[in-house]
Amino acid sequence: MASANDNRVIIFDTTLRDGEQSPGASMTLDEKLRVAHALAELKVDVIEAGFAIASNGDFRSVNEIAKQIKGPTICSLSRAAKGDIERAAEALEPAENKRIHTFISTSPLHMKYKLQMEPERVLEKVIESVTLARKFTDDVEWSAEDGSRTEHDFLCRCVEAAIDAGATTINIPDTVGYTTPTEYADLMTMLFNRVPNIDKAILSVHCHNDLGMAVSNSLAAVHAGARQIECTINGLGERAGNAALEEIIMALKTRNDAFPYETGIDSTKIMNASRLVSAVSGFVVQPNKAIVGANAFAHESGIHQDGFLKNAETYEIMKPESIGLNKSSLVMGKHSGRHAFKEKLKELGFTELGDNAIEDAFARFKELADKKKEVYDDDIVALVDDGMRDNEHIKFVGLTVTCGSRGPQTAELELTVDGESRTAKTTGDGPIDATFNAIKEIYPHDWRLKLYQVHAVTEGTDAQGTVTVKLDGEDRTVVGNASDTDTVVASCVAYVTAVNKLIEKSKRTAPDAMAS
Ligand SMILES: CC(=O)SCCNC(=O)CCNC(=O)[C@H](O)C(C)(C)COP(=O)(O)OP(=O)(O)OC[C@H]1O[C@@H](n2cnc3c(N)ncnc32)[C@H](O)[C@@H]1OP(=O)(O)O
Ligand SMILES: CC(C)C(=O)C(=O)O
Repeated sequence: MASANDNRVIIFDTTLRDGEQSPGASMTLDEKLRVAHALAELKVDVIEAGFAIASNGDFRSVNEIAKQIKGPTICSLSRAAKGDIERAAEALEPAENKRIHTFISTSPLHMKYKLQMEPERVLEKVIESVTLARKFTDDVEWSAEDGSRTEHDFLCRCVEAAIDAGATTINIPDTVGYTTPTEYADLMTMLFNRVPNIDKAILSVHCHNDLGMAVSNSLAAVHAGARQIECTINGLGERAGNAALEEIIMALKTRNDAFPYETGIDSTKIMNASRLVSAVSGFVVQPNKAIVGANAFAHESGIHQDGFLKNAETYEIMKPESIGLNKSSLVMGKHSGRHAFKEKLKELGFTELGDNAIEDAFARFKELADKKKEVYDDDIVALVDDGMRDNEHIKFVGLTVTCGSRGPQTAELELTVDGESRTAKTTGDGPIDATFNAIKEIYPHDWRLKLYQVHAVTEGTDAQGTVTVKLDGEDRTVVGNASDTDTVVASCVAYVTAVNKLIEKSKRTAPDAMAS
């Protein structure tokens, strides 16, 4: 067992218990098992698999995890109640290593209003619950719910009694996310100084994020001697959540000079666990979330991109590989500069462009970036292809569509093909299909539509729609983009643009093979 003198910090993951308490984050048995496997791969020390008494479903999840997951200790939560503890013990029975986690509130507010118990009765409950739990396992954790708002004298008495009754881990939760780093560290120091048998247990912390200080509070407590941190993937948990496991681990790893502690975690499995928890809980990770947010390793500003390309450490304090990401990303947008643009062109296979072509494409890229939030790779391919286009064979003249639920959807289209006006009136499965059929009637071809995508560029009902059309030619795929407040017109022009590119390509490679 680690002691306060060791540098090893135990990572107790409670994604499947406190994390699941987030309104709307309930997980099925199968989902919990997948998360438990991911946590085992991450090499957490303890998995709090649920609250066995809560429901038959929770019992089954704890029980299945206890059967299937090897490596971490499996834990179930229980109130200071006989039925809870016995149910937890039953669910945990098949586990290789099992822990019963029993808790009761110790703060004046919780004891008076919630439990409606006198402090002396609470103290008796502490002793009874830990004693009973020890009948089922040597590994018993006791928590003082609302510990950070508990009177110190009473907290010391409860902690001492819990250890005497056999608790091997003592957890002091900041249940409502109220404490501060200094105050919480002082609380740990106070316990080390005043509880005579404190060296017989590991001191643990469980911090909520109501004031955004869960990770800082946890780390401050470790500085003061706590050696177990309770945390969750993506910071999932009651209200504003718990301390985020990924933030704790990467803080310990990246700033090991400031936090000279070790864990058993394989940080390269963080991204995998984060994506899985997000998918099964339905809680999307905010893009700017530390460590696992989509932007945590992405750069859009030209000055940052330039620095990053010269030396990644200029703007990255961690390597993406250290959390299991392949690489950082350069996001192209209106803040990007020429260095990043050239790098992107290289990545997209445009290796032979001259300086003028690059400058020209960069100017058009900036124009587009002013209209769109993000410029995708396909947009850049289209920009460069546009610049290489020397002749527009087909030009858009006008379009009328009828659509709605009542009649056939039709398109009446006029295009010019090499200067000559041509019209078609066609039907289709919706106005877009009818329009594309009209283009095919005016300019027959076998090229296949590979992608059709509409992006709203601006907000509101008069939003500009940008349409991307990808057409597969015989030996080349081209992209056509167009914007218009009328999405059907934008679709038509985007398709015509792609057709023009394929005509131009086929003309360059085999002038006689052109469709007419
Ligand atoms: C800080 C935390 O995260 S604590 C964990 C919170 N998680 C959960 O509550 C999720 C699972 N909970 C549940 O499924 C249910 O609340 C159950 C099954 C535990 C209990 O359900 P019910 O019997 O219907 O009681 P209910 O939830 O309405 O009320 C809780 C009761 O437990 C008592 N209680 C609360 N904590 C404790 C405790 N640690 N030890 C003993 N009793 C407790 C309350 O005082 C209340 O008792 P009362 O019925 O005599 O007034
Ligand atoms: C039961 C305890 C550990 C808890 O979840 C809390 O106090 O937040």
